[in-house]
Amino acid sequence: MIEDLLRHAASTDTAVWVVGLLILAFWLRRWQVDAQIARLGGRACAVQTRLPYAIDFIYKATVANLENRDLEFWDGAIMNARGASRIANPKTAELSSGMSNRVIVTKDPENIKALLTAQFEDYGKGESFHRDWKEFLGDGIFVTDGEPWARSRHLLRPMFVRERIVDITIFEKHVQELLPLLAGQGLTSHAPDSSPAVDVVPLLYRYALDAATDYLLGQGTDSLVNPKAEFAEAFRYVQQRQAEIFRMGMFNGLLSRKRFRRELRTMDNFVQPYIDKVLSLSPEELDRKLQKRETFLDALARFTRDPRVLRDQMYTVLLAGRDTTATTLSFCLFELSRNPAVVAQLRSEISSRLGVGARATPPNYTDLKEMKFLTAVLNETLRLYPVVPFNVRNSLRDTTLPRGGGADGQSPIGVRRETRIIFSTIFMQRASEYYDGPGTPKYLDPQQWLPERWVSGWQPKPWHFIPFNGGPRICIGQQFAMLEMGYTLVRILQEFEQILPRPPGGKDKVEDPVLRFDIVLSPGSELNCVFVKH
Ligand code: HEM
Repeated sequence: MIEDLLRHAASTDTAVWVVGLLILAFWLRRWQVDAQIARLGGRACAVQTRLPYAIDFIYKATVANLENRDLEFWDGAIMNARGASRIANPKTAELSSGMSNRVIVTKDPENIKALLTAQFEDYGKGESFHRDWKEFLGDGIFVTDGEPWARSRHLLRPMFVRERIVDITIFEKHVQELLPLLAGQGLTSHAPDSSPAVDVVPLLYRYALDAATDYLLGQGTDSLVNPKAEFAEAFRYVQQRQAEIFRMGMFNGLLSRKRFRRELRTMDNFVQPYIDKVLSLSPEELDRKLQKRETFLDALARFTRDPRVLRDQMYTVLLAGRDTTATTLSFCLFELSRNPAVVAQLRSEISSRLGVGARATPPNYTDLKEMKFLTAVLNETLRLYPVVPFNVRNSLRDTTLPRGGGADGQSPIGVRRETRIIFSTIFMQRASEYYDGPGTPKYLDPQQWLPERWVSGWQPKPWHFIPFNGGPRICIGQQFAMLEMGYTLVRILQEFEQILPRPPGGKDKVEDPVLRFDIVLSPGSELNCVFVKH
């Protein structure tokens, strides 16, 4: 009996000691981390959480994402952080969880500029990002840092030089398939005396996929003609699952990869024969082919004969180039439908240079470069709806960010290695403080889509408009994207005189588009338009 009591007392003592030591170790580690950060710089305002590991914050962020309230949520996180009320216009906050995890959120152009240029070597995608994306994109440009990234950039740069992108006739075939679908071909459920409304989003996604695969392989997926195309469906699923894997962070091992891998095999089976074919050509045969008509794959095969590298880089370019242009064009057409005066002005620019209707000629590279109002319309869309509204970097070593620390939020922030930084272009590009205010002669509401701001003397300050990012890692396909989107818009407006907005299903009036935040920004609601010919 006494022995039992003694044993019990001893085991209770041990348990108390173990718990006590664990708590001590936790606080010592916390203290060590705090000291490391203090040595490097200050701290930003702290986002308030109640539960360990910021579980409550992660839960609320996930719900906000599912309800498409990301903008409101992240803005609130910064504005309501502890200490933010003391700062004139808080732009940066931080979230600590566990012993040492820390995430910094910023919309400050000074910090974004440092991340992307001045301190480029200190920040990258990070090892965990590479690990999460490896099955899909391998060691492609999008997911690597340092030397492997530089090698990819060097390999891909020649694919996007002027001489290679100047021939834009590749888009014409796909535009010709798109135009009748915009006019409502194949739709039966509309009143016979009115033009049918079409949701432009799925059509532009299919258009951009067909154009991208044609450009890459010389063979489009033809998903405009056949919406159930196997590759298109596999690519859709792989992207969706990849976004989920990314969002789940350290818990992503819980997600099944079975279908993900099956669909990846479907994609590989589609692409592999093209890779085999190009690799079967001798360098001389390849050169002869390049003199006739070359695809992206042909050109890339001149620089590498490694089938895995060819596959990884092609998937990367497909991922980087497809949804981005499809999304931008979708928002752009929808905004045009709500702004008939802009349609008239753009059509007038197109008409005087290239004609409209039956006598229209397709634009060439120089036309697209020189059409100022067309560029204004695209820039305004990228300003209000930047395709990568939130982006992520990880610190690759102990370093700093220039602003957001200290009581006034103006001092540098200390950043330990492996700290995640979320930076937002959408907040920055929409912030009223960077525009002429109400009451001034040049006032144009920054929350509204108004392309005339770009042709009325307004210029964004450096680093205040960066839809393609900036610095060494700036979008390598920027020029190509602007040409593709410009060509598509011109051809659509040569065909149709008017675009009219229609409410999404279940609504009785046209509203602002719902913004869906996944890997890239996309419309979270139907964008219905009626395309009217002359
Ligand atoms: C509206 C169209 C587009 C937008 C707004 C856009 C935007 C961006 C942004 C913001 C990045 C930086 C991502 C990061 O570093 O985290 C990026 C990278 C990239 N983009 Fe684009 N992009 C567009 C179209 C395209 C097209 C059409 C292509 C190719 C055909 C392309 C190829 C790439 C590649 C390969 C990268 C990785 C560059 C690197 O890491 O060095 N993009 N893009």
